[in-house]
Amino acid sequence: MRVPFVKMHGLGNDFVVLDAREQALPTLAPAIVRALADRHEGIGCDQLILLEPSDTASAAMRIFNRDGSEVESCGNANRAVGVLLGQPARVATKGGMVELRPDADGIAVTLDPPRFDWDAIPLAYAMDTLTLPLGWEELEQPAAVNVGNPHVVFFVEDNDAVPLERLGPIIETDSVFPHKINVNVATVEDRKTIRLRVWERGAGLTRACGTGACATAVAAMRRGLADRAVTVHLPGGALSIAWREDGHIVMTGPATEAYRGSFEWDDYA
Ligand SMILES: N[C@@H](CCC[C@H](N)C(=O)O)C(=O)O
Repeated sequence: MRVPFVKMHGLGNDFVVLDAREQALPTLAPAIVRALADRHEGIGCDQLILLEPSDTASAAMRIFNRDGSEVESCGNANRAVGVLLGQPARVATKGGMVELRPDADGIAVTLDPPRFDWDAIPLAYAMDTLTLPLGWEELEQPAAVNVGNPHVVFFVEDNDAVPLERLGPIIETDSVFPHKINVNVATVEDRKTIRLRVWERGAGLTRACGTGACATAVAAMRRGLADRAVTVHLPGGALSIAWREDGHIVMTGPATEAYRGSFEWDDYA
C-alpha cells in the first residue's frame, strides 16, 4: 500500500503528517514510527502526526515521538495541522481539545488551562510544583506544568551555557517523573521576553517546542517574572504566548509545509 505524507515544520520542529480521515491506516506500531521518523531519503521527523476522523471535532490528532511513544500534545504540530486545515478548526488530542485559527502571524492555537497539581504533572509524590525541591547538578528547583503534556522549567542566568544534551536525558528519565518529562531551560530577558531551549521527551533536542514555550511562559508568570503575554525565543524562531484571564493559553506563530511525498507501507512494517 502506497501512503501519502506531508512534511511540515513549526519553527524547525519537523513532522511527517499522515491523513487517515478518509481512509484508515494499519496500526502505527512503535517500530514503524521509529522507522518513519529516522531521517533518510526524504522522510524523517521529530514527531509523526496522524489525523483521524472525530465525532466532536474537525479531526482527531495523534502524536508520536520519534522514539515511537504516543504522547498527548504537540504545540508546533497543532499549528502545522492548522496550516493544513486552512480554516478555523477544533482538533481533539489526548491532551485536550485545541482550537486553531489562521491569523496574520500564522496560526493561533488555544489550549486548555494548564494544570499544576503534583499528580496531574504527574510527579511520583506530592510536592510544590511552583518550586520542586529537586536538582540535577547546576539545574535546580524547576517549576512543573502540564499543558496537555508534562514539562519542567528551569530558570537560569544563561540558558545557552547549560549542557542540555547531557542533563536533558538524565532529567527526562528520572523516576520522580513516572511518565517521563520534557525539560525546558529558560532565561528571562525582561517581563515580555524569554529565551528557551528544550530537551523533548522521546525526541531529544529540537529547534522549537510549542508546548515547552507555553509551559515556560506560564511558569514565568506564576513566579511573577513575566507579564501575561510574552515572546518566547527558541533556536528555530519566536512564538507569542498569552495566558488569558479565563485560564486558556493562546500560542501564535508560523508553520510551513515543506513538501509532499509517499512511501510503501510494507517497507516499514
Ligand atoms: N514538539 C512538541 C512536543 C512533542 C511532544 C513531546 N516531546 C512530549 O513527549 O510530550 C511541541 O511543539 O509541543
